[in-house]
Amino acid sequence: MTCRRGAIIVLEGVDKAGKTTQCKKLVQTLQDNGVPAEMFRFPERTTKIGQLISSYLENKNNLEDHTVHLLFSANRWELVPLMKEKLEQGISLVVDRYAFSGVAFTSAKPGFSLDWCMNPDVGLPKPDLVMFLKVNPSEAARRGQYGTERYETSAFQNAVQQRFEKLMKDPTINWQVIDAARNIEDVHTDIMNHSVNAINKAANTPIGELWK
Ligand SMILES: Nc1ncnc2c1ncn2[C@@H]1O[C@H](COP(=O)(O)OP(=O)(O)OP(=O)(O)O)[C@@H](O)[C@H]1O
Ligand SMILES: Cc1cn([C@H]2C[C@H](O)[C@@H](COP(=O)(O)O)O2)c(=O)[nH]c1=O
Repeated sequence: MTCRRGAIIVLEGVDKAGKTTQCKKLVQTLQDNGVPAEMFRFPERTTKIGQLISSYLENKNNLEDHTVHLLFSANRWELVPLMKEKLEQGISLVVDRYAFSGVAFTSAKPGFSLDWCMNPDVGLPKPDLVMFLKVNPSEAARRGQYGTERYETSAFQNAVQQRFEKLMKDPTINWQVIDAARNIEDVHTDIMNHSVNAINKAANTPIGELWK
């Protein structure tokens, strides 16, 4: 008997691109259509590591830049056993940020190369689809709650967007660029179409390893 595995679908983008809104809608629509799906998000702020990261992002504590990068990566690794368990049960994972955010945000800081930033995440479960929600950082800045956390300044978000552009040149990743400046429903339709294709393709293939 062959068992269909779930797919890993990642949404990426600068802060306030609409990732969480779209992840929730995608999970709901997939479930409404009988497709088993669950949402994961990184950072996962409920674990001990996630709580350290969360207070850093809220400017309640300071962490050395290399250290916090490794903590973000450790926060992904600690969720891997659960992710694999769900995938093997045939549940597709809709993931709000992943290692690409890790690399884009840290490498936007002075003195960090893309290579150094990628290393700790090498070997993570490889996404079957990564959608980059493209919106001008200055437009995203006009959206709700912007400016409350550490990285939410326009200069930094512009640098992050440039790092994402570099990451998207990697042909080993199934990147799809989504025009996220449109209304929520139009963005959702686009994301849903890409996701259904990825879920069908992933079903009978083994889970890959990221950047290996
Ligand atoms: N397509 C859209 N057009 C206009 N506003 C939107 C759109 N999508 C989401 N928003 C609004 O923008 C704000 C940020 O949305 P959301 O939290 O989904 O973004 P995010 O990318 O997950 O943010 P963060 O980077 O903080 O995780 C919310 O107020 C949401 O309602
Ligand atoms: C996964 C990850 C995230 N970041 C940054 C990106 C954002 O500024 C915050 C997370 O905010 P959210 O509202 O919870 O999405 O953290 C990072 O620097 N490194 C990472 O690996």
